[in-house]
Amino acid sequence: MENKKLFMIELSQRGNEASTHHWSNDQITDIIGLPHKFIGNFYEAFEENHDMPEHSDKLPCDLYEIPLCETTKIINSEVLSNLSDKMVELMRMIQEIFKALPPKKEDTSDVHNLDHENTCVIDNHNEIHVSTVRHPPVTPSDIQQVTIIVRCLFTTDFISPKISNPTQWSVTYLRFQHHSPSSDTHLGVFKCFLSKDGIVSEKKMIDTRDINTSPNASNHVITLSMNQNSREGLHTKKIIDFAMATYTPKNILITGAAGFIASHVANRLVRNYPDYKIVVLDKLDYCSNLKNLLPSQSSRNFKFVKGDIGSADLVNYLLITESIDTIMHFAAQTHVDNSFGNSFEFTKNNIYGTHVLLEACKVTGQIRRFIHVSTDEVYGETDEDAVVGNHEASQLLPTNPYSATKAGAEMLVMAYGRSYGLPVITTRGNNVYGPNQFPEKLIPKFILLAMRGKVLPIHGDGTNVRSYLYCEDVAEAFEVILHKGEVGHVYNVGTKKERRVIDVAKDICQLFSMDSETSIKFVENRPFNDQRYFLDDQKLKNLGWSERTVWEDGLKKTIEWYTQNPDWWGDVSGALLPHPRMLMMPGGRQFDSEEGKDTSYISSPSQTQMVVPTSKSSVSSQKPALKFLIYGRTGWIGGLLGQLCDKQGIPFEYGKGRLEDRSSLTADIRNIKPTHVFNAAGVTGRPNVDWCESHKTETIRTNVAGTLTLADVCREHGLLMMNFATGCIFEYDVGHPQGSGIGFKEEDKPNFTGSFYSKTKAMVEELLKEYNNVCTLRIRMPISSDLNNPRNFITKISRYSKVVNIPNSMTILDELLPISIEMAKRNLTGIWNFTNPGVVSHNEILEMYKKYIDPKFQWANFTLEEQAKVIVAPRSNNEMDASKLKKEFPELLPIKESLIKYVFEPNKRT
Ligand SMILES: O=c1ccn([C@@H]2O[C@H](COP(=O)(O)OP(=O)(O)O[C@H]3O[C@H](CO)[C@@H](O)[C@H](O)[C@H]3O)[C@@H](O)[C@H]2O)c(=O)[nH]1
Repeated sequence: MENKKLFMIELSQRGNEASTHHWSNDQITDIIGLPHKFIGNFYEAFEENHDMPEHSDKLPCDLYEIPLCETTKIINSEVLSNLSDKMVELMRMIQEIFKALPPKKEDTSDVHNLDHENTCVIDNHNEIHVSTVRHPPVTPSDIQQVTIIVRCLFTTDFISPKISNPTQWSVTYLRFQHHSPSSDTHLGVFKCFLSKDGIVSEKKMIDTRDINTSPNASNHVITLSMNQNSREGLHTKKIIDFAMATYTPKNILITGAAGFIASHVANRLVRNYPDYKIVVLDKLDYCSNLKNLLPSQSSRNFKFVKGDIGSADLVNYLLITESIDTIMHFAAQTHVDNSFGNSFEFTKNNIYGTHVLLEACKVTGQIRRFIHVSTDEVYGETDEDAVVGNHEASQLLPTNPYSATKAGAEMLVMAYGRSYGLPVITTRGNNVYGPNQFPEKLIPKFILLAMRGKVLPIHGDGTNVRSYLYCEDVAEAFEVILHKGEVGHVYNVGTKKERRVIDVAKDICQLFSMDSETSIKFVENRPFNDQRYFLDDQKLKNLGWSERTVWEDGLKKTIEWYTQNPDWWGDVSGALLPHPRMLMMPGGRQFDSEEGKDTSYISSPSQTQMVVPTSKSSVSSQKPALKFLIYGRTGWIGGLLGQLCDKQGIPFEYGKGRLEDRSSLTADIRNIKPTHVFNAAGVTGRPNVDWCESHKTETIRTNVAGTLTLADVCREHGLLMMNFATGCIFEYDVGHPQGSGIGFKEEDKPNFTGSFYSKTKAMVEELLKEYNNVCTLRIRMPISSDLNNPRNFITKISRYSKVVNIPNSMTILDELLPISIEMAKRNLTGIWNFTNPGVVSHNEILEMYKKYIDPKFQWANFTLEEQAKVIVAPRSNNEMDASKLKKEFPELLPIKESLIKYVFEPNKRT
């Protein structure tokens, strides 16, 4: 029990008698959950207010249908003596706030129930006495704090209490009434439903936005009342009127702060506001760098936490332990080029990550500002001839996967503002440049390329227009929005000064004394490239912000910084490619002059050579997003892959080169310009792997030297290689006994080297681990619906005169090959057990064969020892753990179900 046996208000169904009941220690039930529980004597502060039901039509109708409970008090000095320091501190804080409320105003006649003194006393026993607060004169900006106080008193204390005896607990509603001189406006209802297991299942925060935007925002009071169902019937009790105070951030959580923009914001706030605690959360993704936060590192008001916004536990923990009252949410996948590849990463980070943060705000109920950082890209492209910029109320029409996820995140933010009254502000910014930016973005990329004397690759014809703001100006904009931004509002952070990409390139060439004619190359455009973003920037200017840094100065400062810090980002060769991919960063190939002639470049800027249009009007001629290069045309899997691509409309070509001939592979890549390479080539031996025992050098040449060469060439070209490998590198052992259900995992060390084939496959797999551009798919005993194919495991065993009978993991190609394509689209890398979950034995398969295909079919079994006499090399038998694949593709069928669905049902003979 120790520190956990504390809580605040009892809700019981025992009627008025409960009001005088003092709980004993035994009755203080064990509460596990958030650390802060509040004890207070609210009952004595209650005031009967029978006028309230007249507003009942504004309340949800179910309010009156569910039995409500009595509210009472808990004052128990024994319990109080067990209060944690934090609790006492909280109570003192509340007392301070009450004391600080402004004095009674002379003319209060038009405001209800405001004749009580403003008191909140903690007595010698640490008991709290709260009296109704009389209404003070207030200003609109004062309102927020009271909301928080209310949450402090009521909602946070209702979060997840786990109560050991839940049967006494029921449902209650805490209702907020917003009084203004002219009207009573219903603000929000806390519906606290204590379920059987004692968990609060639902609650609703006040919609502070409504208060803020109210035309008569002065002289407002928030009334917290509670609907009660006592023996006398339903009535509403007013608990307290709250007055309002000004919002000042105290403990700010900045997400993504090791990234570019947020690092400037964090460093600025740490420097300018020593009284604010700045907690930064960053997962240190490829484009962030702790060095970006060096200026803050030794400051007392700064704290860095490495972690992912997608982790609800971490976020909840941080909000609570750091008493966060403000969130500035910058963390996101931001690079448009990447989003044309693995857009699921964008959905995961930008939408799901934001959702986790919002939910944490809802649950902890303590956030007074949630500043959500979005982008001008959510508006979609602006017409070239538009003279009026996108206003904050403009429609959102994102055009690329990145901006679509940002728009999606915005919708969630808006919804949490509306549904739960989370005080949200959204910003939509133009392009930003300056020190600390990862060089995948135009300006730092071109600076680094220029520093290395390389060509500057321009997407399309370079007429795309962007508006660039210097990072310090943007940091200042966030400082202004933090302090002056209005809750519920959106702010464009923009400049009217626009620049074509080609002009940016020319300016950089000029500052590096480079000849732009020879230093600029035109390359294929993005699948879609917004022509222009044009913002109406007036609203933020009205808050007093304006751009300070002119382009010429900003660019010079930026070049100076990159020149002085050439190695800030380490090996960024992958990012300097014309169209970088996330998987190539950091690291990747060197972009040298030889590769500068890469086929993705277009040698002259003539419009006719542009593959991709630069405006809305010519969408139809866009470059396909995918193109596969497949090795293994004559093989079974290579052939099936080609058929699948045809079916799915994915452009592909088979490689002409031989795996062990590097230059032929490079030529293939130059000619075909693939987005992904599939390796389904290799020798498996004819009629079976025994062939490899007598053809060892041929096996090494293709399976080892060839596969490694292809991986290396792909890496050099920034390409993902989907490599079909084998799971026949394991055999059952003591840690993974047959029938145990314990399968070999991706990270397990191969333990089967019985055949030369398997031995070399295990070696290659080990070496391929060094290549971060390779996705290894461990196939086992492949099966397809084509029962005539001699490579098909079913065909094989149905033709053998005798078969062993051992359960094994297997791969149903009809189900899994489409998954391999999806994995390529998702740019997945690393090792994957590429089998259906579970095992199936030879006999089980042959039973199915008999049932579905040939009722007369018969077979004979023999033992492994007997089998050994008719084969040259031993075979591997094992169970693979397919849970990693199943997690990525939850619809993946267990082996037996997959066999029936994909193989036997379609071949069923009636
Ligand atoms: O090697 C390159 C890289 C980029 N570009 C072009 O340069 C322009 C700017 O590209 P980039 O620097 O990648 O920025 P945007 O795609 O405009 O997106 C940036 O600016 C947005 C605000 O407009 C933010 O939301 C994004 O997160 C941020 O990446 C685009 O037309 C690109 O096609 C090239 O021509 N060559």
